[in-house]
Amino acid sequence: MAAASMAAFSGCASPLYSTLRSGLTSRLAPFTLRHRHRLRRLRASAATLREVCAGRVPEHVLQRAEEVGYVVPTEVQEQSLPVLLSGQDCILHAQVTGSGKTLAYLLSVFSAIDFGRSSVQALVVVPTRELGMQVTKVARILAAKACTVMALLDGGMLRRQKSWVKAEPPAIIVATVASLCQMIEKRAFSLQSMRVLVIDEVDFIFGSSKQVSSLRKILTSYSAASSRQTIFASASIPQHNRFVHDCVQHKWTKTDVIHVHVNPVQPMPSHLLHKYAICSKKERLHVLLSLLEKDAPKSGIIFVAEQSEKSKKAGHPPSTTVVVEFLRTTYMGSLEVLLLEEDMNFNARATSFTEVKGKGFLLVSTDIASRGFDLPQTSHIYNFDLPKTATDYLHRAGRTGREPFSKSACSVTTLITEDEHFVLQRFQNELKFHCEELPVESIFAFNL
Ligand SMILES: Nc1ncnc2c1ncn2[C@@H]1O[C@H](COP(=O)(O)OP(=O)(O)OP(=O)(O)O)[C@@H](O)[C@H]1O
Repeated sequence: MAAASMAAFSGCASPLYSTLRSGLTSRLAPFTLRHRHRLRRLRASAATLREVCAGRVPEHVLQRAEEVGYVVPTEVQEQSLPVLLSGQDCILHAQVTGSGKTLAYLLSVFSAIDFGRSSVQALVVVPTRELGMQVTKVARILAAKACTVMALLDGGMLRRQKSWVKAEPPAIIVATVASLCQMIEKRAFSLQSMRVLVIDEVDFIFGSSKQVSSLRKILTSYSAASSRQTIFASASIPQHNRFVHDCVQHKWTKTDVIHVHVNPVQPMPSHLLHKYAICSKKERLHVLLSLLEKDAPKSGIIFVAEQSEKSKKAGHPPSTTVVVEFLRTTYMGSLEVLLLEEDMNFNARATSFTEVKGKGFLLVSTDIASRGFDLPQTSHIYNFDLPKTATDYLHRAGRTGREPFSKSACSVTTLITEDEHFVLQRFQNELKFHCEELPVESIFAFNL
């Protein structure tokens, strides 16, 4: 298999980069230490985003990118863009969240599409409506009306969109899996002219029993890997070597797919402070309230476990509702308490998401907000319930510290019972971060 891992690839306006761009990517596989040293030196000279994309991404897109503040590439962009812009299939695996994967794959999309053509040329598949809204917004900003970007998202007005997409096919579609398949099956449009297929949060979609079979169809039945560039993106791809193998085996990608693996050693953003407090389940709401008063976050997200089927059957309210109601009656700060969970209807979800964007908030949410949500004003994360896995911890924690070039401290605080301590310890070992204990007395003492 010719799939190559490129953990240490970087450097752009260089002869090596030109080689890449001219399509001779088979040279990438035998990456030597000498190359790495050379590339590290090149990186020190810090090419701008414009330099990295020169000749590949249209000038008007680069200009828009600069206008919105995308001038210097993040590490992920620096490492992945040479591969992406060469048209190579790519597994964009940036172990740190908030590292700028969206811009990296969108620039690749803009480099591949023909702006004068009226057909669907790029498709970005996302797991949730909210992430879809975000990606669409960034794509529209960069496109600046030079091409159409359509969002086909769960809860959208699919019937009306079906007529639009038929009358005037957009160049770029951002879609959730179910809505997309519905439209394709109704023959609203075809993917014959598709040049780029991006699957964002790929591990999440493959892990979702509701989405996985449709995703397989998108990858192999509705279009062929040989006729498109395929890009998979995520901060977490468990068993990534196996995944690279599967991509080739199942023809999701071409055989020379490149695995760009950034920050394999340090998955957690380095400027996050991790803390935990041990308390009983009964004390948890009061500890949370005291923490909010002590921390005075700019904005915060409080992650709560999804309600179990057993609890639903027993007629109990979901924990999200309990936390929201408690905070709405006791929290005296200036932030607005908002709720976001999967079971809410799409209008209510849209309202919460839009409100969150505008002002200071305390968003109480299930893991639905843990993937891809980009709310840079989030200074604090609270795990009211311990996440189920280390990967879930990584994605929840990654909702803060999302300004790539800012090192301002952001914090993640997890509330656990005595019995859960070893689980948190396991997450720390797996993700290689340190979590400091915050004695509950010190939290309560602050409010005396
Ligand atoms: N080159 C850049 N310069 C400045 N800001 C950037 C740049 N690239 C991305 N950003 C900003 O960084 C933030 C995080 O980017 P993005 O949402 O793409 O991260 P991500 O890698 O997809 O994260 P996650 O894995 O958590 O979904 C966004 O607010 C984005 O606007």
